[in-house]
Amino acid sequence: MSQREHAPQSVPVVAVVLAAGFGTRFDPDNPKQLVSVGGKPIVCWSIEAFDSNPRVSDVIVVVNPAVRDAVERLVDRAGYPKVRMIVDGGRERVDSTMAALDALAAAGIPADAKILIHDSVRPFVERESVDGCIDALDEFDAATVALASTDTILLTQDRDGREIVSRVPDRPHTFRAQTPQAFRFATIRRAYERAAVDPSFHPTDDTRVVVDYLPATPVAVVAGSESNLKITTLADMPLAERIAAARLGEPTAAATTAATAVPAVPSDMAKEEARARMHAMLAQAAAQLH
Ligand SMILES: Nc1ccn([C@@H]2O[C@H](COP(=O)(O)OP(=O)(O)OP(=O)(O)O)[C@@H](O)[C@H]2O)c(=O)n1
Ligand SMILES: C[C@](O)(CO)[C@H](O)COP(=O)(O)O
Repeated sequence: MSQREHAPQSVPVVAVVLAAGFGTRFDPDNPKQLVSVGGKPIVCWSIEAFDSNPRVSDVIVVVNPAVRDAVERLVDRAGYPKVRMIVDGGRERVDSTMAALDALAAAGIPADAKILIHDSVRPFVERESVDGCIDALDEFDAATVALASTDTILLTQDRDGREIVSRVPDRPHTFRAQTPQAFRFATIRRAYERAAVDPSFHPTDDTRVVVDYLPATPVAVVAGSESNLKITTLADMPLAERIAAARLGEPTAAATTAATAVPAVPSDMAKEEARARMHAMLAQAAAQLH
């Protein structure tokens, strides 16, 4: 189905942009969600990915005290028409999601609203992934963007301080979680209510909350992309700049590299060649830091 053929949504489609993190692995003195990539703050790229999508009805942004004023100014200046609330998050990512869910409940959001929860530090989420989540919720109560793993994944267990491989899942069934992660409001609310009474509750994403606390609820996988990068450390910045340049259509050498290296590998490309190209690109990105 083309973008123009998407059915109109009969329920609110609410994007929750999580920007309340402390960026300790990036630079705690320089909140990464405010850092500019391609001349635009990372949080703005993420807000725009949803604000500009005609199928998304509302956007809420979750912040911490260190970034609130700056995010408010950015939102005011840009005049994003769908940003309804800027709410305070919490200590961990799940606390920030919970704060957003509480704010949505207080606002009287219907149980069947579609909620798309997104890391603000994934600024280049593809339109197809966002639409894929919205569509998946017509069939499932939960869905997550994820990227098929090109590496073999090892599941391990601790044995006397040494990680020991306990299982090697079949690679076609292994994926790297990305965001957005999408849920009917009642589903994610119920999962969080159950999780909240568990003292050992420290998941790093919202899908895990549903998988662990509502095990009978299937979570559908929606195709992600290599460019839906999570900016975690400073080492991610050169690649982020390349992706931004490609998005902005800048005909630079860097953009040309990104345009050929970042999108999904064509199926007829030899796996080894694709891997070598990716390694070369990452090495080049790392070298630029020095
Ligand atoms: N208490 C928190 C923690 C994280 N996040 C958000 O969740 C996403 C997770 O990405 P991550 O790289 O883990 O961000 P930080 O938590 O900021 O990074 P770090 O773990 O290095 O401190 C980010 O958009 C971040 O702003 C949040 O809203 N509230
Ligand atoms: C939600 C997430 O981005 C999916 O890849 C990831 O789990 C966030 O984890 P982090 O520990 O906050 O980096």
